[in-house]
Amino acid sequence: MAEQTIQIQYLDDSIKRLEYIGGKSDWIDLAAAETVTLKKGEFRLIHLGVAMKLPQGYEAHIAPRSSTFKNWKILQVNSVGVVDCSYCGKEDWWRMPVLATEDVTIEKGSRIAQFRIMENQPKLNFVETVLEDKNRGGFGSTGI
Ligand SMILES: O=c1ccn([C@H]2C[C@H](O)[C@@H](COP(=O)(O)OP(=O)(O)OP(=O)(O)O)O2)c(=O)[nH]1
Repeated sequence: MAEQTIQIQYLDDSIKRLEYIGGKSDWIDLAAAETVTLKKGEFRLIHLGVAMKLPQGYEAHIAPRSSTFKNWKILQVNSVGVVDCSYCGKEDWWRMPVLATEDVTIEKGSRIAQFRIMENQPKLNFVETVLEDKNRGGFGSTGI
């Protein structure tokens, strides 16, 4: 598969450098850039310590790691973070919006999220119409 290069800026020297690890999963882990203490029910935009210029025609998707809730009892409130390629300024730091479901301290360096880049979708043109195909049904219509 073709390789891509990403220009990346780290908050400071203490931030662990990102690493692409092929094989198991090609999603790249992201870590909290600060130690954060949250009360149950508290919201915070956790600094992830990186800003990037994505390759032209790509965006990035940020998701929690599978173990994030188990370890820290936090939920990523936007479910999936979408970083568009215009978010590339020197202060455009990546953040993870989280809600604490319990009192918790997340230590700096904790790998709480992961991301991958995705190619932008093609330009979409919307043509208004009245649909005539048979209903499929949804929301559990095929049974359990
Ligand atoms: O989990 C996320 C989601 C987004 N962003 C950054 C990158 C993205 O390009 C920017 C804006 O995100 P989005 O467009 O989804 O947010 P919005 O609520 O529509 O805000 P805006 O008016 O700034 O576009 O915020 C993050 O750092 N983390």
